[in-house]
Amino acid sequence: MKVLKFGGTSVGSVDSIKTVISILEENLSKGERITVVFSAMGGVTNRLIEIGKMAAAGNTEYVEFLKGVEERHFAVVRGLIPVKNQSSTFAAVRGLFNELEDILRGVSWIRELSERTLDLIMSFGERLSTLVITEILKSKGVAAEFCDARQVIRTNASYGMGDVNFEVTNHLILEHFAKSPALQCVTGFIASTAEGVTTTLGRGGSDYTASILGAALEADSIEIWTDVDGMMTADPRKVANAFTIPSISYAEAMELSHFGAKVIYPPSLQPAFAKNITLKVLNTFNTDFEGTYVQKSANGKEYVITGISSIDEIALVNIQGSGMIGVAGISGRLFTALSNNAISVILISQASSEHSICFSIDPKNAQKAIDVLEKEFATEIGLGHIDGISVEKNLSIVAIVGEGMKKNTGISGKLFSALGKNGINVVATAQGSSELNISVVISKSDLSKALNAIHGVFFQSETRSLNLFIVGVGLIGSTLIEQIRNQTQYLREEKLLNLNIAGLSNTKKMLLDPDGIKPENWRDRVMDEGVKTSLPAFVQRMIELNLPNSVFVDCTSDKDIVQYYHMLLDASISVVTPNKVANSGSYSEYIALQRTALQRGVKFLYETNVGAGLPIINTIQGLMASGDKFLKIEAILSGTLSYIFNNFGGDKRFVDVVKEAKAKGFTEPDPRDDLSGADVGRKILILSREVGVPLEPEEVKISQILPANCLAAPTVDAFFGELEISNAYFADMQAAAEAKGEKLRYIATLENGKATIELKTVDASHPFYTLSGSDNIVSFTTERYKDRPLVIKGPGAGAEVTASGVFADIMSISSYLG
Ligand SMILES: NC(=O)C1=CN([C@@H]2O[C@H](COP(=O)(O)OP(=O)(O)OC[C@H]3O[C@@H](n4cnc5c(N)ncnc54)[C@H](O)[C@@H]3O)[C@@H](O)[C@H]2O)C=CC1
Ligand SMILES: N[C@@H](CC=O)C(=O)O
Ligand code: NA
Repeated sequence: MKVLKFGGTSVGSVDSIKTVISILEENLSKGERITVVFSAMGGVTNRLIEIGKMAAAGNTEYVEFLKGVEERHFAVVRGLIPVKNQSSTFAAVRGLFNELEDILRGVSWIRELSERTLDLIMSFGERLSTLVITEILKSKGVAAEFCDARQVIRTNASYGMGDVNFEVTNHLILEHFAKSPALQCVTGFIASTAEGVTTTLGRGGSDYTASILGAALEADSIEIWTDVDGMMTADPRKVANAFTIPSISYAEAMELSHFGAKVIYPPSLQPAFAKNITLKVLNTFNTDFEGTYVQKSANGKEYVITGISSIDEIALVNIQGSGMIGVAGISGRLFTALSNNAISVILISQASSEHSICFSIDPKNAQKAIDVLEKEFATEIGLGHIDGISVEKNLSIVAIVGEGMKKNTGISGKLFSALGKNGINVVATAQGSSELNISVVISKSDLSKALNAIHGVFFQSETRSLNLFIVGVGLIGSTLIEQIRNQTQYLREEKLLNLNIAGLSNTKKMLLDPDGIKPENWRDRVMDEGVKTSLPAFVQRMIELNLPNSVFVDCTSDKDIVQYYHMLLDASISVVTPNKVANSGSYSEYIALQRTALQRGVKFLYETNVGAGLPIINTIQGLMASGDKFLKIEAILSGTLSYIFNNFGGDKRFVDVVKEAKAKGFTEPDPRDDLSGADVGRKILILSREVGVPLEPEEVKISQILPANCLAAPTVDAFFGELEISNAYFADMQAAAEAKGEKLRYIATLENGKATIELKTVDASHPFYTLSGSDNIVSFTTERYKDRPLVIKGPGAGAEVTASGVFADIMSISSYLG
């Protein structure tokens, strides 16, 4: 024997009722013994309440609203009952509306709507839907019978939420079912008192009806048919990756009942739980889907937690004072006072110092709670034993729930680290010794971010997301997006990682979209949907969006962007950049960024500042962290100059090789930065700082390779013009080196705390002699690498290698965020 309950959306339209009928027919064809409970058509209950209130206010427009409700039922009759059988059903429906119209007329005359009358008005919703569906079944030859639950479910006279008298109810149900062999179509939500006055069952109403029936009839299972795929791991409106929980225990279902998306209201299922009846939550609109099984104990658990629950809006009340320490009875009085005033407490936390107790409540009770407690503890407050009572609002609760947490270590660690790494402050926390639930109170503005971050770390086998905000889509930026595009499938399948480009900006337009900008069509989207670029607005919007695992990727050479790094790191957003500007400004600026990132527990990564994708900065950081000491750095750090000196000569003029380097994407946006030595100067400065030498920019000694006329060129075009006319100058330089059998190399050195950059010639015995293309080479002499230096060599400029270095930094953040 099985009880099926169909919710409002399941019986909300002609099409959905058709599906309901086919679900019932399938059960009957299998010879299942079933009982069915129906809710009112979706939206009807709320409409009836509204109509009742309008009538009580003397607003006669309710008549029109009522017509609308009637028409919805008529449409179902017309759509699903053969014409020859329609008239009797129309008459029955009309009969109910006549009755309802009389009641509403009465309400409108006396201008009063009591809870008792409202229950009666609401009861029409279920009576109408159930009546119509019963008639549809009958017209299809099913032996169906309308069962008005008011005949079998008894409550007291607590209108709006009747208290069920189970002894009488169970007896009435058994009696009724014993004498009625036909398929019973039962009205959900409604009941009556012993005197026959209509009542309703309150929250979870029709589920409660199904549960009461199932328990009384000792059903094998109860199926709750709704419009979602069962109970989800988190509120799917807030967590896009939430998925259906296949199996959940009664206790877990209870803990998850605070869900924003209220699929079922477990307290109302208590009668079924008490009889160990299996509950299935199924989707009328996706009948093939397995849904969620709710049982005494869940089986086949894949994850340590079962789900994440949240309450959007709570207030936290704090009461503290030295007079509370070691004094028995304070909490007793506190909670008694609250309970006497019907203030329900959601979460309680008290530190073992007993100096304070805090608890959370519905914010609408906040002022009342303060008044009640100030009165209760007036004496203690007067004597200074209690400092006072404070309240904090705009807070939310997030709770992880699951029986798998019992005696399993590391779970709260994982929870708090996910919050910490996303910069989410925990205001209060509570875990009961049942170990079924760990709750944290956080700022409401962090709720969605927290839910997503927590969901990501606990449901590992689902894909996690990193939200990227990329500013500057020139050569490196656009190559990075192309690389992301090519790796999307691999990362998703092999690394369970989704790189979501949530923001893009070029100098003209910017677009932020938390749902993601696809690497396939970003150009069109930024062009079509983008708004005028404003870096402050971009950063502000990013902080407001507050997405978990956010990363800002600066692919510009913007000189003023560093101020935003501070804001971002401060907001716990990691920064990845090939832009050298921030790290090559003042030393105090450099240190401040490092500190902020460290304090906020986020990453500031810039491997591509030196040697593009070559692992130079990471190598230094590894050696420094493990205690090595740097004695000397010797390096070729300009891909552009390397390329020029490797290719210039013979027929090729200097200016043409510079143009080639620019075309190949080796140069800075402004190639004068490369040829003037400024770029190498920034790089050796950054390396100095990384090895613990706190140099300022002006302390780097740069010797020029350019003649004065080139250096003075006011624009890039003029610069190329000057290079043309200076060809002899460079040709002579090159010829002199060649005559000695040597090569020109622009070498940066850091030794004894001094950084210098010089153009040198090296012979074939020198390790820097054999370079080609845009090769960089770095030689580290350290205490550990003293006799033979550690050498890193390879292409040190270019779109692909630089973008892949930026990509690698992004990936290292993804593994850090876990
Ligand atoms: N090209 C290379 O081999 C390497 C480049 N880098 C660095 O990578 C960065 C980017 O270089 P490329 O892509 O080659 O230069 P690029 O000039 O091709 O791209 C930079 C882009 O950023 C845009 N931009 C500048 N300021 C902006 C702002 N405030 N908002 C939005 N967009 C802005 C520019 O319009 C341009 O499209 C530079 O900082 C460079 O030093 C680092 C290592 C190697
Ligand atoms: N313009 C730079 C690019 C890398 O930082 C270079 O030529 O090395
Ligand atoms: Na590098």
